[in-house]
Amino acid sequence: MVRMFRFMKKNVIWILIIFGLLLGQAYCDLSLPSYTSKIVDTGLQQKGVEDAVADSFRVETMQNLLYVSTEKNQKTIEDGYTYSKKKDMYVVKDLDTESHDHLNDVLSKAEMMLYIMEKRNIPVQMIPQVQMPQVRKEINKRLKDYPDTMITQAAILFVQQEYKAQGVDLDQKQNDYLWNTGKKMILMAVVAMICSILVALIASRIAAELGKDLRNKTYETVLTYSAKEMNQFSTASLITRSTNDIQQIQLVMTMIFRVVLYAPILAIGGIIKVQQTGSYLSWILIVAVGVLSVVMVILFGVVMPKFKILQKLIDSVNLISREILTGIPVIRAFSAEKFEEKRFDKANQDLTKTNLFVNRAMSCMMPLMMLIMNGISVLIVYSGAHGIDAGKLQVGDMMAFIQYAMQIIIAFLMISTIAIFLPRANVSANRINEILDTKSSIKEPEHPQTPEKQGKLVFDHVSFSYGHAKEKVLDDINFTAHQGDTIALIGSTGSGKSTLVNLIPRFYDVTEGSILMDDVDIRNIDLKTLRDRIGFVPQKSVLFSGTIASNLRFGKKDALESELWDAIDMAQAEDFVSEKEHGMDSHIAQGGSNVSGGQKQRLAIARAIVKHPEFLVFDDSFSALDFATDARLRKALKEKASDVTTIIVAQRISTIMHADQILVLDHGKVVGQGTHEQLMKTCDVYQQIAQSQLSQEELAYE
Ligand SMILES: Nc1ncnc2c1ncn2[C@@H]1O[C@H](COP(=O)(O)OP(=O)(O)OP(=O)(O)O)[C@@H](O)[C@H]1O
Repeated sequence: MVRMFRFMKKNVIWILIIFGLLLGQAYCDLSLPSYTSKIVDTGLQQKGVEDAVADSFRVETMQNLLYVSTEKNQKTIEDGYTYSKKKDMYVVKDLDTESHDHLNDVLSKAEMMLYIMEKRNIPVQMIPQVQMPQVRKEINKRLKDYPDTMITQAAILFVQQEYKAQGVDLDQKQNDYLWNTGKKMILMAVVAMICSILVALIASRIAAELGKDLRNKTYETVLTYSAKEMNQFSTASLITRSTNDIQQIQLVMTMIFRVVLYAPILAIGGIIKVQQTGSYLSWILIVAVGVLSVVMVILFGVVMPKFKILQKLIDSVNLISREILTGIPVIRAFSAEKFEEKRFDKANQDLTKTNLFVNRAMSCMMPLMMLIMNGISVLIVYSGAHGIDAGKLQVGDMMAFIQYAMQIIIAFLMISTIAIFLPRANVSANRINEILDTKSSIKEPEHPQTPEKQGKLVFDHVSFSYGHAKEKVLDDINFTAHQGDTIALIGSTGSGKSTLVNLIPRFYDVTEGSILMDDVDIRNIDLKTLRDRIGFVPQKSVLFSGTIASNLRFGKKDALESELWDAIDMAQAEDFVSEKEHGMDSHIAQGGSNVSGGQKQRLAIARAIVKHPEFLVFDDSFSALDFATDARLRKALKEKASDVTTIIVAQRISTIMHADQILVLDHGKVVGQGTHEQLMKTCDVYQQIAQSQLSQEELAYE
């Protein structure tokens, strides 16, 4: 999966922007619980009074505060306030955070002392100044046993009383505070939402682009494959890989940007925030994270191996459905519908079973996580309530703690959700990498040569075996074709005829010996040059969707219409092309399914001729032609393409009996080589084929 990031180098800036936006989103999301805490603690409980630093103190209150404070603290208080003649009060100065916090500490203690004295009806000024240090010492000693929150609360009650005495409308102050905090909360939520939307937009864009690049890259790679690699991966698997697998990677990439990057930021941020609120509850989080981890490890241990199997099963469903869909006519003809249905059903059932297992296991995850989440909430409320009772914690802080805990758990949930997809995407990424890493066994020459066109083809002791098979499919083949020659290959099925012609355009490379084109080993000729010189008509004619003209121009984009008609004429396809309503522009359906087998063969032959190649290779390309058409076609070839060296694979002797040289293949070996007349005299195999085939009727067309 990591390798997939290689394809995103060009999007580094966007990825950094995503990271920045996620930091922004996390900042906003994590600040929301502290606002909740402020609304509950300061807004509702403290009537909008934030701390001991009141906006103003009456002169008398200021005197009392100074009276109970040490000299050092008196200085701090005096530095923090300035006397306003207009109001006849001491007004707080604009302080930086540090000075404000220090002033808050100093005032908290002084206000707490005054608050206690007031409650006990002890007039402050009645205590002689000399006794003050002793009183302070006494109170400080007692305060040690009280938690900080108690001191703060007492100070806040003192400030509230002070405001009341000043005639400040506390309800209004409370409302203002609630509104202001609420507005900040809304702002944070909106910013978080905007960040999240932007991340989603950018992430989908990057992922879609990655999908596009991967599809292009796999497609490009597959196009370079030789027949060997095509055999290695089945077509169905290649299709699954370039659709379903890339889709998986794309999906997970979006999630990586939206979730995988975000979850740790949220979790770490949450942990930091938790430390700032009620760290004595942290053990609950450790328990939660531990339980979550155990649940996840067990679940993934069970499910993970199934993901690999799942992808393979998708492959096999694709394989079977492709085979069935392309073979429908044969299935019908053999009434094999029931059998094929069963075959598909089995593959489908296997896929469904594994899918169900994985999904069922995964669907347990959500309720389990919810259970853990709710259990944690209960635990926090239970322990938090004790803390509140003991004055160690405020209600708002506990609420914030619950929210932070939830955020941390949600971060885990996010990671666990992505963990469902990650292994699948990993399998998919490996399958894509497999394609990208597989290099064609047909290598371009390092120092390509471009031989002068002479129409000469030599097979020099050529042997060939497929893959790692020891058995030779072709064994020591030797022949030389000169310009304009027609070399024919005949032999029983499986004797190696198609294999032999497939070696000429280097669909496979010879295992032993060499093939020379115009006196240069074809492995030393640039592949494009080599294939440009050959007009290849495969055993199974393939046409592409488009028009007749677009198919004919496949090998020569700029072929003139007259050239196309010439080729059509030579391929004996003129009748049926001109009979069509749109002639050359008639539509050809996918795979050439709207023309007959013989018409398809003739168009495939015409396509090869349009190229004006140096060599024409017909791999059993006349099989669907009737005898008369076959004869006319060969006659036309002889007349109009007399300088083209032709290699013909055929089943019918009538097709090849006039060839300059006939090779009779049997089990990959040449068992007869010569002209028809020579072979009729010398080669048993040839004689047998000839006697079984040649009738007066066929010969009549020759
Ligand atoms: N892709 C392949 N992998 C492995 N073996 C193969 C492959 N293609 C063909 N063969 C084997 O090679 C041998 C020669 O096959 P080839 O298709 O060349 O015969 P052929 O003479 O053209 O037969 P036909 O007249 O039926 O087309 C056969 O035994 C076949 O099973």
